[in-house]
Amino acid sequence: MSTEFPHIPTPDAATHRAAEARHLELTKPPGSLGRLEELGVWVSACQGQCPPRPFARPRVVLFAGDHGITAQGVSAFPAEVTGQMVANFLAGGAAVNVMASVAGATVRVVDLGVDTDAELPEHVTAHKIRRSSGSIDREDALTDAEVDAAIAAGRALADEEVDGGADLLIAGEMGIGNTTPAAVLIAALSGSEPVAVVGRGTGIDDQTWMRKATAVRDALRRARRVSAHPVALLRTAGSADIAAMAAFLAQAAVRKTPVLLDGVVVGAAALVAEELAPGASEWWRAAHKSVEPAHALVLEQLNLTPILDLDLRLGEGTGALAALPLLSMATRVLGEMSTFADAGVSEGEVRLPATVDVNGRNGGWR
Ligand SMILES: O=C(O)c1ccc[n+]([C@@H]2O[C@H](COP(=O)([O-])O)[C@@H](O)[C@H]2O)c1
Ligand SMILES: Cc1cc2nc[nH]c2cc1C
Repeated sequence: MSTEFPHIPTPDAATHRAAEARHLELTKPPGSLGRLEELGVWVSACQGQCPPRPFARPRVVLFAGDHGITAQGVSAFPAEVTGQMVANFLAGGAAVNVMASVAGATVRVVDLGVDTDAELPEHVTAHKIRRSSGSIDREDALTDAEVDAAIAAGRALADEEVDGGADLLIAGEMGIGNTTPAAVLIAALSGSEPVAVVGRGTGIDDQTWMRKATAVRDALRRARRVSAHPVALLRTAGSADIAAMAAFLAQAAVRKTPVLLDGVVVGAAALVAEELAPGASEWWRAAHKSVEPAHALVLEQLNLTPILDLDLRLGEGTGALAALPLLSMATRVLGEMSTFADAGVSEGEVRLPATVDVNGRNGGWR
């Protein structure tokens, strides 16, 4: 499979209009469910169906991989935690497992680049590219062949999930050190300086932060040369897991499947995905705003308003899972509420011109 993505269609405009019109018929003052209304309208437009169907198979794909930059001392945790957490995901003991269960989603764990000797099941390693990645402050993360294979893996994963019935996709990730390549990718694509993108990750102290800032500075010097070329950027400053995630997010759009985005690492992959497949972001909503400073740059650049702001910084898809019940509610409200006519409720006299935003917002949001 090539690294070229086809033209990305937009969610269906006629269905979008029908869903907005339906909201006006439902037994509530127009606009009174605030941003939940737009979320339901978006799901409807993605499905090309009004009223929208409730999600039948929300799915988390957890992209796991290690990062050579951890050798420079950029994380609060040792790299072996990535493989240990993969075992925890498979045993059902991680936050993502509990939160997915509460939200009605299922979880698939995929090892793209975990640096472990542990024997993992074939269904976990089937898309494995390599162990860890190059230390991006001094060498490329991946070879040309590896980045192409990682992109093919991400596309195949999205195809497999959509073909398997997934109607809402979430990319989660696990990888000690991965907030460093995420910061570099975001800085390269937003034209930001290292200090604006280097955060505390897993909870690093000031000395570790200084080492991380140096690593980001050096990696960014290498990354800026290729920032106009998304595949080369992933090869230079990404990793197998981030490259696969970017392709997964782009392919979800190709397959007209809505996506809830998680935190800063998924955000970095999303920024690259929008370069790989312009317009893909129309198929995504930002579930939350991570405490990592670079995440705000992602949301601004993609023009996405986060649903939640809960000071999360875990990853694993947990922020997306926290927002999933709200997205499900937004979908079912639009599908299942009674209309004024059906319920025999009198309509009011709210006749606002389309340009007036009764909720006091300035312009549209998504
Ligand atoms: O999703 C986020 O915004 C987020 C913010 C900080 C840390 N993380 C998670 O923490 C790990 C990376 O942190 P670090 O400090 O090792 O680079 C990785 O497994 C991520 O899933 C995730
Ligand atoms: C324990 C642990 C769990 C995680 N899940 C995602 N990133 C993580 C980082 C650590 C350190």
